[in-house]
Amino acid sequence: MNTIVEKEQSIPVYILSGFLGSGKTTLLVKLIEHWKQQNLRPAVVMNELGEVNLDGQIVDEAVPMTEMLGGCICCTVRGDLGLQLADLVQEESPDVIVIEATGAANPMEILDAVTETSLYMRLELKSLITVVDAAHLSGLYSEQKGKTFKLMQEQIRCASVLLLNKTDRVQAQELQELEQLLNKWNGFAPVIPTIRCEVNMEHLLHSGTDVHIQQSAEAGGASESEKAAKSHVHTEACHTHGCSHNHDYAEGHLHEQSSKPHASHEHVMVYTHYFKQPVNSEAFEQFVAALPRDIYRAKGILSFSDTASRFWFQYAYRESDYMKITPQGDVPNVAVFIGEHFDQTRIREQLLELEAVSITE
Ligand SMILES: Nc1nc2c(ncn2[C@@H]2O[C@H](COP(=O)(O)OP(=O)(O)OP(=O)(O)O)[C@@H](O)[C@H]2O)c(=O)[nH]1
Repeated sequence: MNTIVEKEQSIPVYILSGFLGSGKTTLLVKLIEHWKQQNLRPAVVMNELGEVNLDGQIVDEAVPMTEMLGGCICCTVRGDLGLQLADLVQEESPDVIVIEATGAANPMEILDAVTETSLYMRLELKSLITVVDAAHLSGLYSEQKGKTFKLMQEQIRCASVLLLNKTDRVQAQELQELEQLLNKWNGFAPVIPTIRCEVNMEHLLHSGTDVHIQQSAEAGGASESEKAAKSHVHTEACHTHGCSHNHDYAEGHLHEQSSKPHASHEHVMVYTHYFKQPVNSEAFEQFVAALPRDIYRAKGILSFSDTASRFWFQYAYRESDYMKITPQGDVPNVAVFIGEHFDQTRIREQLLELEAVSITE
């Protein structure tokens, strides 16, 4: 009897947003552990700009995962999200669903897609968690310009809860200023400072109820003040990216939909390199350390010519990280580079050169 009641309840959905490399996958792995400890069955929708789902490699193999690759969920693959959610629910009957957006996504679009789907499926959007890279935001804020800065600001404004992550990379005074800045940009979302997304998960999952208000409003249960609060959050968010859509959450209607891509991240480009040869680890590290500033994110799985193990490599806002990995399944040696209008040919040539050198080693 209990089981039937549970199945009829809505499945909670969490959206993870945040700029490229801010710590979304780090948080996702921790959330999954948390739910598993509670004997809950999570499912994941993962969206990657590149052609390969590298992040999927570090998520527990047993967790059902839908991959949406080669485009950003909020534009090119947006229409698919509803279908993916429907499939996941039907095939896996999860207790909870997490959607990890690409770091270039505008979360408002994902929020739209989820709420649309929840009109005909038992899904309940619980919160939109935006993970912020403290050091990166601090750097961009001091420059006060650029499309990346604007996109990061949009992601912050849309959040119902904010994880101010990578606080190990900023000074105490800077951290305080960043907290104030987040409060200024989004007065509704609680701000939780973290290192490696280390947070009390129950606290996080119950923080930020603005998105939830929208659901109550649809059910007709929200007070006028709650409706006003929700529409305020939404209106502000839309203004920041010049959104031409007219969504009215307080009334529970989506008046207009458009598949028009947003200008906010059209500037983001991706280069995926498939290695034909293993490269020298030190030469590769030097190459990564010298990556141009306009590449802000890179990740990959590599075999080096001088190491026995394979490595999971990451680069985010000038910090790189190498971790031994035994990939699940047949994974090629591949690296993905994401940035703004960078010279893809140059990156390709440099990597081919590294491959050529390692042959003659
Ligand atoms: N110094 C520092 N590094 C961190 C912290 N949290 C995560 N990282 C590192 O930052 C890098 C990016 O973390 P991810 O969790 O993969 O970031 P992401 O937001 O999922 O990245 P995309 O999916 O590419 O958008 C990894 O090398 C992490 O180990 C932190 O608090 N401090």
